[in-house]
Amino acid sequence: MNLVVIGATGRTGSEIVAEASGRGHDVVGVATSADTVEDVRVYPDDELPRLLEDADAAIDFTVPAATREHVERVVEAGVPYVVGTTGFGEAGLDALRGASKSIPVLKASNFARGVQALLRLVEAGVEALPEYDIELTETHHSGKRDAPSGTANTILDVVDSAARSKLDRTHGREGEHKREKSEVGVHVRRAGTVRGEHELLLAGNDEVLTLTHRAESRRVFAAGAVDAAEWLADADAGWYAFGDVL
Ligand SMILES: NC(=O)C1=CN([C@@H]2O[C@H](COP(=O)(O)OP(=O)(O)OC[C@H]3O[C@@H](n4cnc5c(N)ncnc54)[C@H](OP(=O)(O)O)[C@@H]3O)[C@@H](O)[C@H]2O)C=CC1
Ligand SMILES: O=C(O)C1=N[C@H](C(=O)O)C[C@H](O)C1
Repeated sequence: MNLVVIGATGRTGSEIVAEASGRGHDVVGVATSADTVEDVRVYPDDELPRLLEDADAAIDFTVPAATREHVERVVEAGVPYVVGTTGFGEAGLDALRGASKSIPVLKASNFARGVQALLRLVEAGVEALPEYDIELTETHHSGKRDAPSGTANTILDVVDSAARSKLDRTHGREGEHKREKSEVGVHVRRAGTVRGEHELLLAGNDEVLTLTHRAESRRVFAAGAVDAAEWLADADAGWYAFGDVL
């Protein structure tokens, strides 16, 4: 498969280049300037339209503003598009959903298989313990820009759906403030090289249940993203999730 990896010089993009090359795919990279990663050539992003001409799929792990520009090029080329970038506002998400009317788009906030299992466990835990207080804590490396993480927002959406109400997302706590039953606490930590850890805590009835996922390397995201691209290359236009691949 001919694969364009956008964000190829990044922490995650460089792992995706290594994973896809290791599986025998023909890979080219795109970043803000020319480079080489794992013997794969990386081109500046104004060359993206030319590189997409021969592509079977594109994978984008950059920043929301860049992805919003890339999506237009990818639609023009009619190429299946895997998006791992997180931190979009509603307008960015609308642009991706709009693109999925003409090309296959698979967007996931987390390409680790274990997170798919975590989401099912979160749903089951919240449904089983409806009166319990819920607090979410996520920890990532100090270079991460967006907060809370995309995965944290996905978990919170699952919590709302399982609780059948939109809980008030309370970001950190300070000063005098009694916890309300309608709150879900959201706690963000940025430190060192932590690859990505998410913990949902449910507490009540003199007991505590915690559900935790920890990525131990970025290889797990890279493997999932390449699995998604291989699957999406044969898909019809539409909006897909990582769960569709598994
Ligand atoms: N869904 C998932 O499973 C995961 C998602 N992510 C998300 O992926 C994104 C990237 O994270 P991370 O790898 O840590 O980020 P990095 O900052 O390490 O890498 C960002 C990459 O994007 C490139 N880039 C930035 N702007 C442009 C542009 N306009 N055109 C082309 N390339 C551009 C950078 O190129 P240059 O260096 O040349 O500027 C670099 O290669 C984040 O949103 C993160 O949350 C991360 C891990 C897993
Ligand atoms: O930026 C990261 O590193 C990660 N970002 C994703 C997110 O925002 O959830 C996925 C993973 O946790 C790593």
